[in-house]
Amino acid sequence: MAFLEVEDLKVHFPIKGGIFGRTIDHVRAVDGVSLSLEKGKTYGLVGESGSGKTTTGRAIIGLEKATAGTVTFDGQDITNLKNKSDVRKDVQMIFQDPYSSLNPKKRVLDIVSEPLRNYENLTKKEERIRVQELMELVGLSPESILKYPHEFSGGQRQRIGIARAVALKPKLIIADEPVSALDVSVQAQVLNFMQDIQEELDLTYLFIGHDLGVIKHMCDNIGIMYRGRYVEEGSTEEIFTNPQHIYTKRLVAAIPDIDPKNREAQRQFRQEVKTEYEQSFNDYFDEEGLAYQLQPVTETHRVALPEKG
Ligand SMILES: Nc1ncnc2c1ncn2[C@@H]1O[C@H](COP(=O)(O)OP(=O)(O)OP(=O)(O)O)[C@@H](O)[C@H]1O
Repeated sequence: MAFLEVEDLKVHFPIKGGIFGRTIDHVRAVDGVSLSLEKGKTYGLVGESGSGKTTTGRAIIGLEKATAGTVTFDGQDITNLKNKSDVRKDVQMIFQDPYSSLNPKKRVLDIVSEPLRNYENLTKKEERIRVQELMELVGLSPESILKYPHEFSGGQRQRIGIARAVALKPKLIIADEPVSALDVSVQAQVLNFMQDIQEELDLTYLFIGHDLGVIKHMCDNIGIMYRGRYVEEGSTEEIFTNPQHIYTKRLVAAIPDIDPKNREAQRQFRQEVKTEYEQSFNDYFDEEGLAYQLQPVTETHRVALPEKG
């Protein structure tokens, strides 16, 4: 069994709404996702906005209740665990927006030591030393522990978010679009840094993103999501050299290739993909299924549904 094994995960949210003339009572945010992630590797979840990536990550860590399916982590079934504290220590999340995920009223010392306070019984002095060490690990000065989030750049703030995530020496990190809110010039720095600490701290990553260029750089395997389901899964090499599903082909075709030698081949590939898309895309998705995966204008509730018998 792999380090993280997700089997047929479903997360359905109750809603009241209508679409295509149907009345629906739930949205299938995640509708049958399975994945295996080996220790020390990086698995990418890709898809457009609303495809269910974040909900998948949140359900794995227990922030969202699974309607059906199982999540096994390090040999332990962690699906809908009542006592989440063990998992929370070993599985941490890095969030998309370093601007909003750090409390602006708190100093870095308090932000980064929060998980330590929840799980470890350290004296104030030990805590301070640990946070200073973590600052050094993420390439910030030990003195920066007394500053507030607004005193840092976007890339530095994401480093603080990473310091908080690794404070308890987790085994798995779910990184939810960790660089999409950053300038392109800073993205590469943060990604390379994440790769460096992956080795140093023996981390396994579930990396959520919509930018295939970033995913290619980071991941060993990739699952492509579309409206709550996988359309394709494979090694990064397979997905990029031989995409099968038209949706994947569109994503791959949209990556700019700056090498002038490839320009003509890329133009041709784009044209082929466009034609195939126009001819066949709707064949892949039936209206009945889609009605539950699109997000209509509705009233929503933040509780996941148990699966109907
Ligand atoms: N608590 C909730 N109640 C109702 N619907 C929800 C809830 N959370 C998510 N959804 C819906 O589930 C679907 C999947 O959302 P999710 O955030 O997982 O997608 P995503 O692929 O991560 O998108 P993004 O890239 O924009 O973050 C969307 O249609 C979303 O509106």
